[in-house]
Amino acid sequence: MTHKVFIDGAAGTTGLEIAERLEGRSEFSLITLDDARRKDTGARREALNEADVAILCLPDDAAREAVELIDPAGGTRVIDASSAHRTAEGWCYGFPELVGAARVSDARRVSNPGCYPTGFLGLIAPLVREGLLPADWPYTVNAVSGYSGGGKALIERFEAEGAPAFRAYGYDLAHKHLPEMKEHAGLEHPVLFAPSVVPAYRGMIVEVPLHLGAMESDPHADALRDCLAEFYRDAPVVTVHEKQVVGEMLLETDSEPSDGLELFIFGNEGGWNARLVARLDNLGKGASGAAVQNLNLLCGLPETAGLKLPSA
Ligand SMILES: NC(=O)C1=CN([C@@H]2O[C@H](COP(=O)(O)OP(=O)(O)OC[C@H]3O[C@@H](n4cnc5c(N)ncnc54)[C@H](OP(=O)(O)O)[C@@H]3O)[C@@H](O)[C@H]2O)C=CC1
Ligand SMILES: CC(=O)N[C@@H](CCC(=O)OP(=O)(O)O)C(=O)O
Repeated sequence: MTHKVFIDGAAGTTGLEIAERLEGRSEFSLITLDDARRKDTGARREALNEADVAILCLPDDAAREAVELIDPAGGTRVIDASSAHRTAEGWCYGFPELVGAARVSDARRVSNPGCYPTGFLGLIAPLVREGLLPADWPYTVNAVSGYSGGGKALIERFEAEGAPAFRAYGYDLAHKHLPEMKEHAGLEHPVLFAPSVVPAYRGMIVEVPLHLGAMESDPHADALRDCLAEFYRDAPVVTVHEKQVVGEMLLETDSEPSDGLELFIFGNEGGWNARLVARLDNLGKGASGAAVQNLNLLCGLPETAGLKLPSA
């Protein structure tokens, strides 16, 4: 069976990488709109309703509009890469390792997680769920992203002459990723989030520093690592690294695309302080790779088909 897929926003950063991952996959046929019609509402309505799966790679408002263009009684299923529906009623949060692959497979509306939340939730959600970390802790997240994370506009800015060497942002303390981090980790308070961008095209490091010794549960860093290793034992996309000390954690300026999610727990000698670190490609598990993983699940195909994983 061939599944008809329409990528709305196919000319954008996320859309292009999804199409690249689907190249040569005979299970799918892509519905495409030429440049003159790709923003034409009528043409998009037709393509959206003809598709078995529509993947929305659009700004939030355009993604909401796309959903309205789809006949709810029709057969089109949706994967939304934008942040429009990540905490919305009736949408499945497309993080199969956390919500269960079966729930994604059965869903008609799937919201792809944000790139930073993928790192944060990958680390924190299982530990809160298993009771090792408190739900009412005031979590802090420090993160650095490659500039493709900001789509075409930020790519242009970082590839122009006089581009910044470093950009910290989010100083309104109201980043659009806060609601999904809180909700899908099951937290009582919004996290304090400090994102930044460096002149590397892709890649991101998301870090949660924790004073474990100040928690009532007083967990040891090694226990957190063991818990994550067990939680992700059968997850082909997630690697929980063994106990180690690294001198540094790097983002390369020209990394190859990767759809994996790497998790590290670094603890001090006594284990009462820890730095929980996720490393991923914002365009891989942070966007396009996650969309393809979810597409595979919706279509009843092997979860990692077409993904760029070290062992694949
Ligand atoms: N980049 C990343 O790492 C990640 C992105 N996302 C999310 O994915 C979505 C897409 O992001 P990204 O690919 O980076 O953004 P881009 O700006 O690179 O691409 C967005 C695309 O959508 C097109 N577009 C805008 N409005 C419409 C419309 N009304 N109808 C049809 N097409 C339209 C744009 O057209 P034009 O080319 O003319 O501007 C552009 O090609 C966003 O919601 C983003 O937040 C999620 C996770 C990570
Ligand atoms: C570097 C950069 O600008 N990143 C984007 C997030 C990219 C992403 O995850 O997209 P969603 O917002 O759709 O989740 C930002 O902080 O707004």
